[in-house]
Amino acid sequence: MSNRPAPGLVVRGVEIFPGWLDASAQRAMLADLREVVAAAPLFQPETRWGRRMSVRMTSAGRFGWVSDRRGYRYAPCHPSGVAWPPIPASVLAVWDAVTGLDRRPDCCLLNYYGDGARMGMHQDRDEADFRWPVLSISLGDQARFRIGHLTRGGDTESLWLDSGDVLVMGGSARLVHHGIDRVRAGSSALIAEGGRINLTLRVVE
Ligand SMILES: O=C(O)CCC(=O)C(=O)O
Ligand SMILES: [Fe+2]
Repeated sequence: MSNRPAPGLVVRGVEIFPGWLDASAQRAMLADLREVVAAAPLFQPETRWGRRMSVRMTSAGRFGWVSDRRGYRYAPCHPSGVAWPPIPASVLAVWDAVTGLDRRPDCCLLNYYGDGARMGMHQDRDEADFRWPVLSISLGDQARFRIGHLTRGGDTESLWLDSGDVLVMGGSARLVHHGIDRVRAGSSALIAEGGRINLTLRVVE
């Protein structure tokens, strides 16, 4: 962790790098992500309790995150049975530059937030080793990101994430509770269809 850039902002140990990607880098990454979605279409996961999540998702990498009546887990294939496509080089380059790690992520989870989609407060804890950080990239409409504590409940702090922002949950903040309250529709012109894409890069094994 020696050669790392300094975050623009740190909230409860979560490091935020505002505007890490400029407009042309965002457009190039979006084009790469369209190829990911063409190979591994977005699906709307069901929870163990039979409720549909409001986000649609897919993944790239050796593992993808899936959820269904059996529960949630990392899986080697898309629900259709096809292999997950590789993580685009443009995405890995952000991981390399911001984390400074030699180990690369096994999974790039892609969440698509359309109209009214949100994500409840949770921890990212399906990975084997919490010493590796989770890195998140936001593209498209602005989102209200809420940060809680390592334990459930308590007070929270919220901030708006803009298109091109990068965030790292690592170290003492690796298991902090977090969620997306809402997305501000029409706040970005990046994605022609509207909405927001969030990528999270994870070392799974
Ligand atoms: O959309 C975001 O910014 C957060 C996504 C998230 O927390 C997750 O996929 O685990
Ligand atoms: Fe998360």
